Amino acid sequence: MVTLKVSNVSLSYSSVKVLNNITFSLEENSVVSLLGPNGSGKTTLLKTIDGLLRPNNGSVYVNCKLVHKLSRKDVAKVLGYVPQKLEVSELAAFEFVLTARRPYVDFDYSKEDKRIALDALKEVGMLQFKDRLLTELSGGQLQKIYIARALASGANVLLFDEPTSNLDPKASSEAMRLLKRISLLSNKTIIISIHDLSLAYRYSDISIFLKDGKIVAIGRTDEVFNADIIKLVYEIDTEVDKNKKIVIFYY
Ligand SMILES: Nc1ncnc2c1ncn2[C@@H]1O[C@H](COP(=O)(O)OP(=O)(O)OP(=O)(O)O)[C@@H](O)[C@H]1O
Repeated sequence: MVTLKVSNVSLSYSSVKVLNNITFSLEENSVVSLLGPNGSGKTTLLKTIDGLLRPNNGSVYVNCKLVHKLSRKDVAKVLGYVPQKLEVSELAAFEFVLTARRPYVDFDYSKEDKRIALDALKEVGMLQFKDRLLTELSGGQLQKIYIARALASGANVLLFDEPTSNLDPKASSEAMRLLKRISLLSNKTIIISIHDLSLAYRYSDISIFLKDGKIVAIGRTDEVFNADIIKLVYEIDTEVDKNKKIVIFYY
C-alpha cells in the first residue's frame, strides 16, 4: 500500500530553487535512503514532507491525506520527523517517549499511552534505561530513545535526518538494523537521509539520489546503487561490491 506520495514538489528559499519537481511514491514496510551531497536538498525535502515547509508547487500526501491541510497535531499522528540535531531536555527517557502521545491526549496520559511508550522502549532495547535522564545517555542510546518516541507516536511514515552522523560504526549499524526491523515488523515507511553509502547500500530497500534539488536516480537499492550513479551524484570514484554489500572509495 502506498503510504507517502510526493507529487511535483518544488521549493525555493528567496529566489534560489532548492527542490525541483520532486515526484515519488513509497509503500509500507520499506527503508528508504535519501542520498546526495551537502546542500542537495535532503533536509529541505524531509521538512517539506513533514509539513514544516510549504512547497511553492506540488503536494505531499500521507495515507492519501494532503499534509499541508492537516493541523500539526494530526501531522504528528501520521508523520514522525527526527531532526539531525537531537534536543536533550531534563526529561527521563520514559517521560520523553510518552510526549509522543500528546496529540491523542485531552487531559492526562492514559494507561494505554503509558503501555505504548513502554512497548516502544522495549522494542528498541532501551527498557532498562527508562528512568535515565536524556542528558545522561550516550549518542547511540539517545538515538534509540528518539526512535522509540517516533514509534510511540503511531505514525506510519518516519523521517530521520542523518540519524547516524554522530554515531560510531557499531552504533550506526545497530541504528540502521533497528530501523530495518521496525519497518518490517510495524509496517512503517522509513526515510533516512544519510551520507554513509555502505550503510545505505546494506540496509535500505529503496534509494533516492538527489543532486541540486533534483532526483537523479530512484529505485530498488540493488538496482540503482552503482559506480556510475555515485560518480554522477558525488563526483567520486567508487566500486560497489555486491557480495560484501559495501561501497569502496578510490580517493
Ligand atoms: N533557511 C534557509 N534559507 C535559505 N537557504 C537555505 C535555508 N536552508 C537551507 N538552505 C539552502 O538550501 C540548500 C539545501 O539545503 P539542505 O539543508 O536541504 O541540504 P542537505 O542536502 O540536507 O545538506 P547536508 O547534507 O549538508 O545536510 C542549500 O544550498 C542551503 O544553503
